[in-house]
Amino acid sequence: MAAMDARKKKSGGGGGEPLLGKYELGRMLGRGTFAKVYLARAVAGGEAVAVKVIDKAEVMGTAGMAPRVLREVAAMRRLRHPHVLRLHEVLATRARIYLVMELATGGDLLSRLAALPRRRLPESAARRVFVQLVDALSYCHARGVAHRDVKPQNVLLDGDGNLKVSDFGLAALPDTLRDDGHLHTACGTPAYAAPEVLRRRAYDGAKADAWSCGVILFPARRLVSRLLDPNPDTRVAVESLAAHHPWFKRSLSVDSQLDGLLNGEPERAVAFQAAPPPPPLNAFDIISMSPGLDLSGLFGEHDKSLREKRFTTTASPEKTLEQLGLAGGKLGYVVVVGKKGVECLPLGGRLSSGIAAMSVEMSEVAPPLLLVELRLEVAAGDLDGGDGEVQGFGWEQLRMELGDVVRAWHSCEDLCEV
Ligand SMILES: Nc1ncnc2c1ncn2[C@@H]1O[C@H](COP(=O)(O)OP(=O)(O)OP(=O)(O)O)[C@@H](O)[C@H]1O
Repeated sequence: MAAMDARKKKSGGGGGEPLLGKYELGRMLGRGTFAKVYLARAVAGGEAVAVKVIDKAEVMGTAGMAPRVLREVAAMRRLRHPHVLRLHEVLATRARIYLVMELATGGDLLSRLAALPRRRLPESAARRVFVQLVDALSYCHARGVAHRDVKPQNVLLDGDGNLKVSDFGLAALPDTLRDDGHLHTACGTPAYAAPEVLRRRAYDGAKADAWSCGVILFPARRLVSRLLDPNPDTRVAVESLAAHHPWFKRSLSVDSQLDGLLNGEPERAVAFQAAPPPPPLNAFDIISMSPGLDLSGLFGEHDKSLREKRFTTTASPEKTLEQLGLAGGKLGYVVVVGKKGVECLPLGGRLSSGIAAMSVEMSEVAPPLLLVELRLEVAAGDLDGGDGEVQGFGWEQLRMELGDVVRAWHSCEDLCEV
């Protein structure tokens, strides 16, 4: 990091001393309207990172900027995906905010396109970019986050040419939805914004992202026309592209795609092969975002859905537990907060033959959305591990008793409503 030291500046880029004793800042990577982004490395070692330095006074003095910074942090901290720029840490001093982010050394897609002949990627490279973009956005949408400013400037590339969606300053989070379930704030970049956004109508943020994807995508005319459908109701969702569209079914060898993307070489003859569908998003993805939860040692795949149920709720944890307690009155258990955490213990005997208790775990997904995980604990000494017994538990009755507290039930395998 000697080169970094030589380039340090006093203005937010560090002044000889490591930033808050933790990061040594190096050269400036780029600058946005209110921020400068520096190459950095943790004093403790590890991979180089990017640190976005935001001047608090400038942000506070400009209408709409403070919420934008907060939104960027709120969105990024709940997203963890290989194609979404990772936010490692947020630091602050009296004058500045520092977002410590994953480093994307490949620059942004716009600059990459600008350097290419006719400002176009070869189809193979474009497919790779697009597959990764759709993968990232599907992930965001599944977590209730719509980006709302999808454009090549906000698509960064790492050193291997892999895409990293960045700049979530305009993102819509689940709590941005009005009672009608739609967004109402017109935002984004006009050239990439969907007609319903520009017309200031109520809109679905995920569908607005799909339009922006259509603008980014140059080849594959039919697919583009399905994305650039002015009617958001018939416009294809990015989520369904990866699974169903033939353009996505063809996957290229990684090497050829990388070469194409990084060097902008003319498309070469490559072997196409069927790509396996992306693994379905499941509740474990959400739970794993919750720090401190060890997912190892959970149940085998075959009986998960019988032993575990999950639901999301916007009720408070207290209200949720109260409702679980009321349901217990009918199902014959009491809710107990003990050393093992929250458990539903049978009033007499077992919850059902072979089941000793039901544990309750709650994790905040996106305020006020909670993910509640209910897990049947097999009674000690049950030699078959309780497999034969869990079916006896009254999930259906519990579902009815919990009623409105539940926003949606989620199976172990996916996040569909049941
Ligand atoms: N994680 C990163 N790794 C590498 N370079 C980055 C990273 N984040 C940002 N940059 C560079 O810094 C520039 C400024 O980033 P920033 O997110 O502030 O800006 P922006 O989105 O272009 O600006 P605006 O404030 O206008 O939205 C980017 O264009 C990019 O070149």
